[in-house]
Amino acid sequence: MDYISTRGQVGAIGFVDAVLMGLADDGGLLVPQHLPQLSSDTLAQWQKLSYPELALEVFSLFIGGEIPREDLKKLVDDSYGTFRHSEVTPVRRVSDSLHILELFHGPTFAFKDVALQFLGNLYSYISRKTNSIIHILGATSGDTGASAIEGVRGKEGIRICILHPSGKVSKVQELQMTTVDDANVLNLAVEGNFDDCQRIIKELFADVKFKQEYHLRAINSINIARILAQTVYYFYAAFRLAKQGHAGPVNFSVPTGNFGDIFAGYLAKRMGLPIGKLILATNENNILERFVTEGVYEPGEFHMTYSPSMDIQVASNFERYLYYLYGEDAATISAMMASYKTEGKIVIPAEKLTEVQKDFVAHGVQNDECLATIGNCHDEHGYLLDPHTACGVAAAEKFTAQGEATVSLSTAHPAKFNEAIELIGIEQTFPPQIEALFDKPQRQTLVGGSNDEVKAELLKFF
Ligand SMILES: N[C@@H](CCOP(=O)(O)O)C(=O)O
Repeated sequence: MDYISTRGQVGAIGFVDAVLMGLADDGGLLVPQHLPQLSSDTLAQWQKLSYPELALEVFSLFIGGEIPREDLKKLVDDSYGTFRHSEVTPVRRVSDSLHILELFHGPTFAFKDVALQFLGNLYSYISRKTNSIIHILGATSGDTGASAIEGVRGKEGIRICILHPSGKVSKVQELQMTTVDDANVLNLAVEGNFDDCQRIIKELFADVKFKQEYHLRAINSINIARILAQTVYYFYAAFRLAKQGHAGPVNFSVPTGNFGDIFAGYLAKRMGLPIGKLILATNENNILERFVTEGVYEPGEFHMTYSPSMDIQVASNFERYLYYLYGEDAATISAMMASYKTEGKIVIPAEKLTEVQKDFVAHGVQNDECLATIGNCHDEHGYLLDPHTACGVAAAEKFTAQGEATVSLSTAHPAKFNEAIELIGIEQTFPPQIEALFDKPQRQTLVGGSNDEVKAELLKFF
């Protein structure tokens, strides 16, 4: 399997090179040259597989023979062996109409672990095999950072620097990142918001000379390995529902800020998984909702919400979706992204919007609706949602028609977001791993929002 850029200026490269390149060198994003098409026989066989077995099959399609199957199997087993639940990503039937795909059973209690346990091990494997240095640079609105750090902390040949928006992540998210004392970890707290952090790292990656000289690698969902790993749980969840007797397509409701998680579902659908609607759930930072409903992609005013991981205006995977929407036409995408840079917005024509709406519906959940959904679900079913998952459940309630089945992705454990939970008077018991964080010293460096300041810190660290 080869990978190409959405902007057409990167020749076909293999999986390992695509992982190492992260952001495509022409400023676009890497995508598989061809998407595997799965037959109904293959899907039926995959239904019998455990999560790691299924992940091995999906990864094999995208990696080909580049990593020997035995090595890949070990990478997968090591990655999912760290999860606290034997099913890795179980589907919980909370009520007749509410199915929750619990993605928070990994080491940092967020869905990011599903891909980042694997990517951390993969980087370590590549570093050993090729004797190369891996310098990871990432941006987080809270969950990716902790998860990426956990995936590589203490690993030989790897250093990791994570930028987070100072004071704009939850207390537990901050502690998960900044209490790690391994010498290969650097946390930069940026004065600004997540979009500033993401812009800085994207600009540093776009400086190809700097990226190559300092071996900069990506762990955000601009890295195609992240997306591919996240497609697996869509298959797994749809198979669980089929086993429970649900015939026909399944809808997925996906809380998303960067369009990575929902794009993974879109790929699964294009590969042949019978998915009905992809329900895009977001918060008051509703650029993606406005795109799905009006066909206009234009960053708006930034809001701090109870779901801080989705406090994002510029969605880094959106370009990958546009690439498929425009028939994999790299020249068109290149021109669109150039015009977005000068105009600050993208407007698609009516026929394209109709195409978007065949696959997606969207709901931007306001803060009070988010809290009300958590409260209602707790009162009615005794199940505690985190605020991001609550946005997904609120959107699922809005769009699931009679007789349809919707799986809501639960992206994080509620203990990570107690600031919101305690507002509705619910007292939760923290898992011991989270409770223990409050006693540990923190380590982080405060920086302003300029590329030069970040670069200076990187040069000291790498
Ligand atoms: N919500 C994310 C933001 C980064 O997204 P990613 O999927 O591109 O890593 C976070 O929690 O950091």
